Amino acid sequence: MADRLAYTKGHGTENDFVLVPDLDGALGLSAARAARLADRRAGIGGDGVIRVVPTELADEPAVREQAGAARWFMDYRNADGSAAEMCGNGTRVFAEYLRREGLEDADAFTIATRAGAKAVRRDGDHWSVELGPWRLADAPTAERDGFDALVHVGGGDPFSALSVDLGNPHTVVALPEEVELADLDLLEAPSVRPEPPHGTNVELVRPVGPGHVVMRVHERGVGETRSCGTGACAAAIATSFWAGSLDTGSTWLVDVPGGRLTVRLLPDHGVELAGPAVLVADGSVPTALLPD
Ligand SMILES: N[C@@H](CCC[C@H](N)C(=O)O)C(=O)O
Repeated sequence: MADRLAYTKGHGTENDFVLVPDLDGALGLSAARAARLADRRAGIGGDGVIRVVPTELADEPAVREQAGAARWFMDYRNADGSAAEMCGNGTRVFAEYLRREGLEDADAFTIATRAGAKAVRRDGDHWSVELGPWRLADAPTAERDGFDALVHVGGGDPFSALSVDLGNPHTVVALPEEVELADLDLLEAPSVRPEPPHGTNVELVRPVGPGHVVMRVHERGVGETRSCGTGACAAAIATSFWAGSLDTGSTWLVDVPGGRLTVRLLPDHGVELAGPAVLVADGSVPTALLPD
């Protein structure tokens, strides 16, 4: 085994990741090792860890099936080491890394993820990614009532919410007018009822103008983060749904603490996320400091 583990640190609207190249699939990545790399004190620090591995060498058969469409698999782990199906901001940072390293040389290509193959496209210093199809997790209830969940944040009164599936789970809260977004306490995970079987990411959303929302997010497996790409898509979808106009072609600006994302609703439950991707540092860690 090598003495040192190479990594690259990157972020998308300050949702930050440790990328670990595993170009021959020999490294693997245990949950304990991912959690240590993401640790902001004892490790490198990040909201997530992304292993860069050839799709044909992925552990999961459903991922290996994408090998015909996508050469590289984004093996995404949350900061607590748990595997997640999808990370919207992560896809852009992953794409930027593949380009910089010469692992892909086109401006548009497809990457493999646990939520299926996703098309990415470079546009200057931004990347866009098609993250659909999305679906309402409890469509019959949502279509009847507009909401399908209740969310308690910091012990206050519950807020009505809508569950949106983007490959990974989201619960979007429609904040009442009198509640200040900045005042909400997201140190503890919001409690969601009915309890989602595999946990959820919770978005707190406030419209600020036509096609424009601000959002804070508590991510499953992480805590409050400064951005969440799939969360931004869920916020745009839920806000459109509540307004009664899931217009395809409509564009949403989603402001998060770490910057601004753009979301476009597409036909057939498609949704496109666009935003920056920045690679900030390269380095290596002695493997002796990392759990196996
Ligand atoms: N930050 C990501 C989402 C990462 C995964 C999430 N915490 C989960 O467990 O589903 C994004 O940009 O989408």
